[in-house]
Amino acid sequence: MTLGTRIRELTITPIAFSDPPLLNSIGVHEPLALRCVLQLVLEDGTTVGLGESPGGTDRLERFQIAARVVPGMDVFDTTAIAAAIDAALLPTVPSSHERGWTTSAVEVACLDAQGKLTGRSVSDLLGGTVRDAVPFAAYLFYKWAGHPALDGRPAIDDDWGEALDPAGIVEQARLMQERYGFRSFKLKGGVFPPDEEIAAIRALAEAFPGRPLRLDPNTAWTVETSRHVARELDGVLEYLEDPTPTIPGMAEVARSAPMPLATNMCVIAWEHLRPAIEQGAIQVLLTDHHYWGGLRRTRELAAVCEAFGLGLSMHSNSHLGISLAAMTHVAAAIPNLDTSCDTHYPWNSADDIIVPGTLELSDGCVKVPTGPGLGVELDPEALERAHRRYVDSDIKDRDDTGYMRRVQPEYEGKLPRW
Ligand SMILES: O=C([O-])C(=O)C[C@H](O)[C@@H](O)C(=O)[O-]
Ligand SMILES: [Mg+2]
Repeated sequence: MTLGTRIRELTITPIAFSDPPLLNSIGVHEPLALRCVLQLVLEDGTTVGLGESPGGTDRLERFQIAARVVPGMDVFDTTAIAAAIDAALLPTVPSSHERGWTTSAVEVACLDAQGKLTGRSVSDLLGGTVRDAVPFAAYLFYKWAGHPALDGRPAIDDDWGEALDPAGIVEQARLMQERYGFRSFKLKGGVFPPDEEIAAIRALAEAFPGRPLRLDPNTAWTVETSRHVARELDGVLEYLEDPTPTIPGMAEVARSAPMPLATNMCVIAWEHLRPAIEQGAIQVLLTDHHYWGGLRRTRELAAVCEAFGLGLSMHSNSHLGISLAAMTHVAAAIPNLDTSCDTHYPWNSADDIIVPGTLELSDGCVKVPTGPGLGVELDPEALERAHRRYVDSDIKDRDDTGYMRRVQPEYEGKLPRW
C-alpha cells in the first residue's frame, strides 16, 4: 500500500435544511429535510473525501458502524471497504437495499478522496465522460403556498407559490424553466384523483409542446386505474413511473400500457432485476447511486440495463450539492443514460453546504466539474449552520404522513388509493 492512502477516520454530520411543503402520495414534506454529510479523512490529515446521503436515525446509526470499520483501510480498496461495511451491518440490517445506502455514500467519499490524491475528477476515475453537461428534468410538485402555522411555529412561506391544480403546475413549470432552463418535466402525482393529474399533464403538454413529460404517482393507483391513466396519456408521456405497487402489478400494467413504465420503487436491489426483467415489468430503470452501491456499481447497473434493453434514468430525493455532484459525475460517465435525470435541487439549493459557484444548474444541465474528485468544496460555516438546525429541531426522521395528519387529521395514508 502506498503511504498516504490509508483512511484515518470517517466523520458523519447530520444536517437539516429548508424544504417547501411538497405533496406526494404519502403526505407532505416537513419544513426541514435531513441528510448526512460524510467526511473521509486520509492519514495525511488533509485529504478529505466528501459524501452525502439521506438522514434519519437508522441511517445515522449505520454510518456510525461504518465509521468504526473503515479506519486503516486503503481508500482505493473500495470493494473491500464495501464488503467490510456490509458484513458489519448484516446482523442488524437484513435488507441489502438498506445496507446499500451506507456503502454507497462511503464509496462516493472514497472516490472523492482518490480524485483529490491523484488530481483527477471522479468521472475520470469512472472511465471518463461521454458528455460535458448532464441534463436534468424540472421536478414539479403539487404544493401548498407555504407551511401552515403549527404547534406554536409560525407559517413559513416560499417564493414558488401554491400549485394545487393544472394552472398552478403549469405556472410552477414556467418558473422552473425561467430559473433553471429545464427542457423536460416530471410531475409528482398520486396526490389528487387521477383524472385531475391527467388534466395537469395535458396542460403541461399544451404549454410546452414537444417537451418530454413524466408522471410519477408513487404506487397510488390500482392496476385498473393505472391502465386507464396510461390509455388517457397515450402519446403524451415519455414514461409513466411507478403507477402501481410490486413487480407483478407493474407487469400487468405494462402488458397494455402504450408508453414505457419506469421505476425507482419495485426494482431497488440487485435481486429484483431478474424477476422484473423476466416478467417484463419495467422498461426504464431509475437508478440512484445512493442505494445501488455507489458510482461504480451504478455504472455496472447501466451495463445490465444495456444488456436487457432497459432504458436508464436517475432518481433523486431532497438533496444538496455533494449528491448533485456525484450524480453528475456518474451520469456523465454512463453512455446509455439517454434521458434527463431527476433532481430536487431547486427546492433545496438555497441552504447548500458547498461553496457557491462550484456547481451550477443552468440551461437545464449541470456542467461536469473538472476539478479533482467531485470538484466541489465544503463550506464549513454552512455545514455548521445546517448541523445546528438538525440539533435544534425535533425532526429526526422523515415523516410525510405524520406531518400531513397533524395538518389534516382525517388524512388516510393508503396505497394504492385510487
Ligand atoms: O421518484 C421518486 O419516487 C421520488 O422522487 C421519491 C421522493 O421521495 C419524492 O416522492 C418526494 O420527494 O416526495
Ligand atoms: Mg419515482
